[in-house]
Amino acid sequence: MTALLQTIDLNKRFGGLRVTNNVNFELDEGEVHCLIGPNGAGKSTLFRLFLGEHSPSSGRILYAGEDITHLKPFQRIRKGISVKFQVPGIFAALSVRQNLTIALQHHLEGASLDEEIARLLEFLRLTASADMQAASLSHGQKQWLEIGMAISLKPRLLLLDEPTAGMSPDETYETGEMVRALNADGVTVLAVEHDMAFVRQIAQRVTVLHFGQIFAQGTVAEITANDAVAEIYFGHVDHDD
Ligand SMILES: Nc1ncnc2c1ncn2[C@@H]1O[C@H](COP(=O)(O)OP(=O)(O)OP(=O)(O)O)[C@@H](O)[C@H]1O
Repeated sequence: MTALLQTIDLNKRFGGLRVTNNVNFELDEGEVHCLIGPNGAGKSTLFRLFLGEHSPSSGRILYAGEDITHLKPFQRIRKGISVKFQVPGIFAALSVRQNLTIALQHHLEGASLDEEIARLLEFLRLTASADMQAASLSHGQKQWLEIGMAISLKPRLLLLDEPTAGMSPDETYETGEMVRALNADGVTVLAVEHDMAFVRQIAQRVTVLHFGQIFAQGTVAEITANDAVAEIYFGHVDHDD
């Protein structure tokens, strides 16, 4: 497998605090990978390093074999990296359709624009809400519209920061199905996530961060069976048997 995203001895310090600590991480092309870890483990910081919103204190970031360590966020987006953050990135006063039109209008026009909007609305389970103001969507639907904005550029790598935060179990499941469909279409996905049912639904591999370091890595089954991982989350290990 070729690594689509790779970090080499990546470090980020805020003053005396080392938040990313010598991280050597590889994301394979074509996989869905989840990044988990206790609060403050450094997950969001790592995401911001990937996106170019933070510059590393030392180390390198490679994307498709190219050194992108010093590229600006917009340059990384042009290379096919797209992100959905937790903070709202939609135009609340506009309709769902208008939001998607804004995201797509630089690439498509006329009939092909209409066709792509219809396809995205269907994919996002938002066809019936197309002409509603984005502000009046449910929390989960807003998240879906944001996913729609993030995938409108047809990214090669999609970064999702807690995509299911605040969602109902049904919405979370539907989001998982969206991620699986995107991945089946060839999109590589890296998601920061707390909901282990969602992680189980989507992830082929999981990386656990702890104090800014890679603490464990493996399949969902390996990670959930790992006593040391349970220990850092709960401070103790519960065995049913
Ligand atoms: N801009 C900053 N300046 C100083 N400290 C920061 C900054 N950003 C993050 N930190 C610190 O870095 C540590 C890791 O934060 P980060 O948000 O990356 O963790 P996280 O794993 O995403 O946590 P959570 O699960 O709570 O979102 C925390 O101690 C945080 O206070």
